[in-house]
Amino acid sequence: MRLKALLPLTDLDLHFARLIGRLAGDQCPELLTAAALTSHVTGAGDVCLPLDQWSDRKIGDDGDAISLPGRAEWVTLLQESPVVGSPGEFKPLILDRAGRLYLQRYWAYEQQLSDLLRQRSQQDLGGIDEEKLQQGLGLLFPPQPDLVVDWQKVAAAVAVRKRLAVISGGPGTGKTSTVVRILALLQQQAANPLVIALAAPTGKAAARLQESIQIAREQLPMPAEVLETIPTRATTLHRLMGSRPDRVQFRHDAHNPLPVDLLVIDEASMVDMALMAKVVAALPVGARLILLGDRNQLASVEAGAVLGDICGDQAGYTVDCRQWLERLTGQILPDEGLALNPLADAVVQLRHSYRFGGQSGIGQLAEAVNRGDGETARRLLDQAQPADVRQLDREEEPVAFAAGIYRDYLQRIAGGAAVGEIFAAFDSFRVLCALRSGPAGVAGLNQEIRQHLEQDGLIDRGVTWYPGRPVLITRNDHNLKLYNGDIGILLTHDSGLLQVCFQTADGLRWVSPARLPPHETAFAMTVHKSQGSEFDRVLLVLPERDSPLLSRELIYTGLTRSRRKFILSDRRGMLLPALARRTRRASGLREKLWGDENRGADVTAITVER
Ligand SMILES: Nc1ncnc2c1ncn2[C@@H]1O[C@H](COP(=O)(O)OP(=O)(O)OP(=O)(O)O)[C@@H](O)[C@H]1O
Repeated sequence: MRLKALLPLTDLDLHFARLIGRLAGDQCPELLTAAALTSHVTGAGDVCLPLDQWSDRKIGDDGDAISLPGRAEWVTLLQESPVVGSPGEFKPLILDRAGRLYLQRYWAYEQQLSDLLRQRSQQDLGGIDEEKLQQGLGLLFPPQPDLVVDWQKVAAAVAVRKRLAVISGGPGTGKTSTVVRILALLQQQAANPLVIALAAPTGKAAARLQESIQIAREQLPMPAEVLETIPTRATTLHRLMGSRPDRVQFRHDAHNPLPVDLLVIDEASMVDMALMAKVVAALPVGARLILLGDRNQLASVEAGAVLGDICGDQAGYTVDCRQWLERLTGQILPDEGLALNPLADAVVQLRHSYRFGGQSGIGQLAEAVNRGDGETARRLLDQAQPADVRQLDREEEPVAFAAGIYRDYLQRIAGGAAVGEIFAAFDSFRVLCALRSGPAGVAGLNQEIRQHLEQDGLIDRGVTWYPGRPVLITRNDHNLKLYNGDIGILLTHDSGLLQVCFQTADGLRWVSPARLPPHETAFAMTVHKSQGSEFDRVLLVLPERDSPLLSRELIYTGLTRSRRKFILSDRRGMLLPALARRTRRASGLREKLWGDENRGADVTAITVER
């Protein structure tokens, strides 16, 4: 297939196209191309192949280019094929009316998820003790004179009224603090304590959720009997769902639902379409679902941009809901228009960052990045004003800068620091890259940082496993309970052996380096892999050449991993092209949830760096 020479198609894409050709008994190039491309874009993050965007396109250089068919011709050919069905049919490929071509499985996930979310959002829960709720809201969300609207209070009221609540907000906007208060309010309303599960897509994110929930719970002005009903343990979604080695299906599904009355999912932007569909299907019909996340962040590594699609372009509430929210929260909501879709009543955007006030550079930079306002972003970084954001000078080597910080980390290990202190030192700083390969990619930077540290005599030359080597797991190992994204550090175990130590919610785990699943050094990591983590200081290194992977969402996600200081290395001026580019995943979920008004949104498929 010539397409293979022009696009990075995988063996799987080609196998799939051949299979489709065999099943159809037809080697029609338009069909095979559509099949290979659908498999390809799904592997790269899109849920479907939007024919509108691919038809009439030329792929490759002039001499060796392939021209894709026009839309009408392509649609007709596909509709005539026995392997392409309409929505609802059981065929390997599904073509919908808007010209989106899906793998059957992904069409089914999307349809199931949208049906279940719409059902949930349509129900307003009755039986609310409004007097009790009003009192609780007043107690847990006291007036804040500097805020026009306390959106946390609105989010809490929404989450009591609806079976589905989606709370989106940037870093430090109080998503976790708010959800703890919501849990207290719901327990106060419940005749019998609700069974609550707290989950996140990765182990790291689950550990952070657990820690934040514990801190926030201690600060609640609530009687002990209510506090006791708020869980303090969080788990990964895979563990909650009962993942089984080498099986695609989880233990829990619609026939064996999760034993919960309420499920809270943090870092929901990282949850892909397939996983979200399975989790929502496994929720009992009567259970509540609360999604927390930041819709401006990068989407999940696997296909879909579920949180962004669920939030849609929501602005304002339906008349009934708005009146109810104003009455219960005692606030006048701004005039953002009136919604007709009940899903709008389930979505709240938190807008005030308690971590990054108006004076914070990180906060101001995050807003500018989200707006795509390159001029303001440049000014903040060039002037290093406020001082929590800055840019390295052209002569400042990012690697030398990073090695200077890791030097202190390795010296602590050599000095016999305790494991907790070592992890805290490592987690206080991270180098983040946009790309995996190339001079400013993860592999190159890790190599160069190591060389600097060797020159300082802190790492022995030629030794693979040196004390302090941080490793990032890149593939799940269910037997060892190590998961993609987990980070360990090679340290001396009490037995005297060098082992890789992992900090888990259940304490330290030590694993022999020989037993580790696939892994890589983690002085530098991709922004994608850093999702769900935060560090005091972040150095974001942009590549020397523009790439379709450089996007506004990527810069925003890298920036918002930093708690105290953000440093950018951008030697070739890639920030502005990045801010001008938005990543939109192709999917039909937004339209299924929100209706036709979003049809044909500017969807530009972008390959995801894994
Ligand atoms: N209403 C509030 N009043 C005062 N401080 C608050 C309020 N809400 C949150 N905070 C504080 O802001 C900080 C961030 O809150 P929290 O961790 O809940 O935010 P988050 O959105 O979950 O953050 P992230 O996901 O970025 O870590 C915490 O120190 C918290 O105590």
